[in-house]
Amino acid sequence: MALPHMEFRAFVQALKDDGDLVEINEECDPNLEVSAIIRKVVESDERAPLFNNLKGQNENGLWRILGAPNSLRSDPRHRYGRLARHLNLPPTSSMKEILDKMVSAKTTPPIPPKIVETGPCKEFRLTSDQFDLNQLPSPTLHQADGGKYVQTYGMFIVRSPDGKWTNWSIARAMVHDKNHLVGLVMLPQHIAVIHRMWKELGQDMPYALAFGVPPAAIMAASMPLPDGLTEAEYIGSMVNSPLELVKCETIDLFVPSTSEIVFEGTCSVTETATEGPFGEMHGYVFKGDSHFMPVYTVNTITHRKDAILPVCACGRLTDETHTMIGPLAAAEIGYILKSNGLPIKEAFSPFESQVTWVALQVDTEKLRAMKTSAEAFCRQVGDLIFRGKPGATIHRLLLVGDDIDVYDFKEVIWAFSTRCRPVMDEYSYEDVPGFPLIPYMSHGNGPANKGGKLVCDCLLPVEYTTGKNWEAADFKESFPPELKQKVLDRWHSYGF
Ligand SMILES: CC1=C(C(=O)O)[C@@H]2CC(C)(C)c3c(C)c(C)cc4c3N2[C@@]12C(=O)NC(=O)N=C2N4C[C@H](O)[C@H](O)[C@H](O)COP(=O)(O)O
Ligand SMILES: [K+]
Repeated sequence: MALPHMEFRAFVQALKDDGDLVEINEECDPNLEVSAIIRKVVESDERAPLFNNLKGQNENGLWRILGAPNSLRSDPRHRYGRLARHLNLPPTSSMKEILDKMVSAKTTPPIPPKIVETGPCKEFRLTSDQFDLNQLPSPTLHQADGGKYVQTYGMFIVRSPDGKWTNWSIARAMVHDKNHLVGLVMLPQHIAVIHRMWKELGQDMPYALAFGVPPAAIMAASMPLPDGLTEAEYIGSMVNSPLELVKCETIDLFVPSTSEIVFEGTCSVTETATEGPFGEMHGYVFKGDSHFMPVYTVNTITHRKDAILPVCACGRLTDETHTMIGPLAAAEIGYILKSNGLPIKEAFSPFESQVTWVALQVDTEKLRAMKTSAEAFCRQVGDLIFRGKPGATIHRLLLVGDDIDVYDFKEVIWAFSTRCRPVMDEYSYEDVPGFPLIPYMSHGNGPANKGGKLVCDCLLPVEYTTGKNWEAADFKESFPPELKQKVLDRWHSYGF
């Protein structure tokens, strides 16, 4: 049996063994019923639902659905257990341990994938006359969505025309007709960068869309790794073993051999169709909010027996768009700042900011040694992040001191509310790319794709010069250690 981080089906078994899976064997309707259940699950950090019996399933069990594949567990000791299982880490792992694992391969040599002859993803093969994406159980996730979003947790595989760069990423796509999808292809994302390269050549872009890939792979697919980096090698290095890939049937691309389902085809560089609206990562569906996006032709489907389609019914907290997009961008942002010599210790994107903020913990002793000003430091951080791709989805960077745990929002919002003077301690960026999906951008008062970003200095002036000159008025900081120990020892005998 493969390891859970290297094979999706082993991952589902691991959730079951963890008591973190609910198998639903009564027939469910992929039209809204499935996603209503998933929504209720992710809004209460319930166990992941595995739908074994779906209306529209074909004779080979194509497909079942696993909802909430990477959302939260309600037990605080295992809160990030599902993410940990994606990476072969203990289910009690902290978010810091998970994100440290995701950046660990930055400093280890890449391990190229191993090409194998065949694999479980080849058990069944359907040509375009043998399937209809509207008949298969493609789920409708929100009643106001513009279509059936069959692609919310699969991995797009696209390669630059010169063959040097193979990008793996998550981007949504909905059913357009029986053999076509239409999907969001938006700069600065790498799928859009590579799509542009094919467009310049005047050739449609070959793609594979693999569902139920090794969990370690889908984590990297959701991370803004550097341009030109081939995720397969990065993941190999991260898990310290080569990923096994198998050649597609009809195009010259390779997919993880244990993928549950593989769509193969070409993405048009000329033909577009209306895409959206969609209940997106910030929690809104704007009626009629559709745009023209590229059409994907699905030439072939290969799949495992009783294949499982992973589904993210995204929107309000807390689903995969919050546990992955923000935190993985924060990991990359933290790495960039550190590798540029800035005194940053930790970086995290608080769920409560709908992952539009990143909080950066500053090593204030190193900061004081820089003998810099607040303005200069904040501008240095903002210029590095807001003018680069990893910061694309982030609109506020909060700089906080050593005493603030950036993984704990209570800490972050305390520092932001009490140490960052509105306007005076905030440094604005109006001349940088903006993230149009945030409602105040595309449905707000200003330009949808430009500006609206801030660096918020939540460090008090003394932290730049002589250091923290206060004690928190709390149990932790306002009492001598021996008294605290006495109170803790006697807590029950007091009567608490
Ligand atoms: C913004 C996105 C979504 C949305 O909110 O609708 C949509 C929702 C779903 C599919 C659930 C979703 C999930 C579940 C996860 C985990 C990530 C995303 C998405 N979808 C979007 C999308 O449709 N378009 C997009 O440009 N980026 C998306 N990301 C984020 C990217 O994966 C991330 O930025 C990567 O870094 C990209 O890889 P590189 O280019 O850097 O190599
Ligand atoms: K990626």
